Amino acid sequence: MPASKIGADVALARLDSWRAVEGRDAITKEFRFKDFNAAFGFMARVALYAEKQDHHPEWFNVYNRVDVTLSTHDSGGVTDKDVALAHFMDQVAG
Ligand SMILES: C[C@H](O)[C@H](O)[C@H]1CNC2=NC(N)=NC(=O)C2=N1
Repeated sequence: MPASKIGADVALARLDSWRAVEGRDAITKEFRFKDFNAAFGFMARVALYAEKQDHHPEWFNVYNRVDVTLSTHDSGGVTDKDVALAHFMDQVAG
Protein backbone atom coordinates (compact mmCIF):
# COMPACT_ATOMS: atom_id res chain seq x y z
CA MET A 1 0.00 0.00 0.00
CA PRO A 2 1.84 3.16 -1.12
CA ALA A 3 2.11 6.06 1.36
CA SER A 4 -0.47 8.79 0.80
CA LYS A 5 0.73 11.92 -0.97
CA ILE A 6 0.92 15.09 1.16
CA GLY A 7 2.50 17.32 -1.48
CA ALA A 8 5.64 19.47 -1.42
CA ASP A 9 3.99 22.51 0.24
CA VAL A 10 2.89 20.54 3.32
CA ALA A 11 6.31 18.89 3.54
CA LEU A 12 8.18 22.19 3.24
CA ALA A 13 6.15 23.62 6.14
CA ARG A 14 7.63 20.84 8.33
CA LEU A 15 11.23 21.29 7.16
CA ASP A 16 14.00 23.90 7.19
CA SER A 17 15.68 25.19 4.03
CA TRP A 18 14.27 22.60 1.66
CA ARG A 19 12.75 23.86 -1.58
CA ALA A 20 10.11 22.71 -4.06
CA VAL A 21 11.20 21.29 -7.44
CA GLU A 22 9.88 23.15 -10.50
CA GLY A 23 7.28 21.18 -12.41
CA ARG A 24 7.33 18.12 -10.16
CA ASP A 25 5.90 17.20 -6.76
CA ALA A 26 9.28 16.78 -5.04
CA ILE A 27 11.52 18.60 -2.55
CA THR A 28 15.20 19.42 -2.89
CA LYS A 29 18.18 20.63 -0.90
CA GLU A 30 21.90 21.18 -1.64
CA PHE A 31 24.18 19.99 1.15
CA ARG A 32 27.78 21.25 1.37
CA PHE A 33 30.49 19.55 3.46
CA LYS A 34 34.09 20.38 4.30
CA ASP A 35 35.46 17.82 1.85
CA PHE A 36 34.62 14.68 -0.13
CA ASN A 37 35.20 12.43 2.88
CA ALA A 38 32.55 14.24 4.88
CA ALA A 39 30.13 14.26 1.93
CA PHE A 40 30.56 10.56 1.31
CA GLY A 41 30.26 9.78 5.02
CA PHE A 42 26.92 11.58 4.97
CA MET A 43 25.82 9.55 1.95
CA ALA A 44 26.92 6.30 3.56
CA ARG A 45 24.91 6.95 6.73
CA VAL A 46 21.87 8.07 4.80
CA ALA A 47 22.14 5.07 2.48
CA LEU A 48 21.90 2.63 5.42
CA TYR A 49 18.86 4.47 6.79
CA ALA A 50 17.24 4.62 3.36
CA GLU A 51 17.72 0.91 2.87
CA LYS A 52 16.23 0.16 6.29
CA GLN A 53 13.25 2.41 5.50
CA ASP A 54 13.03 1.07 1.95
CA HIS A 55 12.84 4.70 0.86
CA HIS A 56 15.65 6.08 -1.26
CA PRO A 57 16.84 9.55 -2.26
CA GLU A 58 17.68 10.82 -5.72
CA TRP A 59 21.05 12.45 -5.24
CA PHE A 60 24.04 13.85 -7.07
CA ASN A 61 27.52 14.14 -5.52
CA VAL A 62 30.58 15.98 -6.71
CA TYR A 63 33.44 16.51 -4.22
CA ASN A 64 31.93 18.17 -1.08
CA ARG A 65 28.49 18.74 -2.58
CA VAL A 66 25.43 16.46 -2.30
CA ASP A 67 22.30 17.65 -4.11
CA VAL A 68 19.23 15.73 -2.94
CA THR A 69 15.73 15.39 -4.37
CA LEU A 70 13.02 13.50 -2.48
CA SER A 71 9.72 12.17 -3.74
CA THR A 72 7.84 8.91 -3.31
CA HIS A 73 7.76 7.26 -6.74
CA ASP A 74 5.06 4.75 -5.78
CA SER A 75 2.75 7.61 -4.71
CA GLY A 76 3.59 10.05 -7.49
CA GLY A 77 4.66 12.81 -5.14
CA VAL A 78 5.87 13.87 -1.70
CA THR A 79 4.79 11.76 1.30
CA ASP A 80 5.62 11.52 5.00
CA LYS A 81 8.41 9.11 4.06
CA ASP A 82 10.15 11.98 2.27
CA VAL A 83 9.70 14.26 5.29
CA ALA A 84 11.19 11.59 7.57
CA LEU A 85 14.15 11.05 5.24
CA ALA A 86 14.69 14.82 4.95
CA HIS A 87 14.68 15.19 8.75
CA PHE A 88 17.20 12.37 9.05
CA MET A 89 19.45 13.99 6.43
CA ASP A 90 19.31 17.33 8.26
CA GLN A 91 20.26 15.60 11.53
CA VAL A 92 23.18 13.74 9.96
CA ALA A 93 24.42 16.85 8.15
CA GLY A 94 24.39 18.75 11.46
C1 LIG B 1 10.10 -2.28 -4.26
C2 LIG B 1 10.55 -1.19 -3.31
O1 LIG B 1 10.00 -1.43 -2.04
C3 LIG B 1 10.01 0.15 -3.78
O2 LIG B 1 10.45 0.37 -5.11
C4 LIG B 1 10.48 1.33 -2.91
C5 LIG B 1 11.97 1.50 -2.90
N1 LIG B 1 12.39 2.85 -2.56
C6 LIG B 1 11.63 3.93 -2.85
N2 LIG B 1 12.11 5.19 -2.75
C7 LIG B 1 11.37 6.24 -3.10
N3 LIG B 1 11.87 7.48 -2.99
N4 LIG B 1 10.13 6.08 -3.57
C8 LIG B 1 9.54 4.89 -3.71
O3 LIG B 1 8.39 4.80 -4.13
C9 LIG B 1 10.30 3.72 -3.32
N5 LIG B 1 9.79 2.51 -3.41
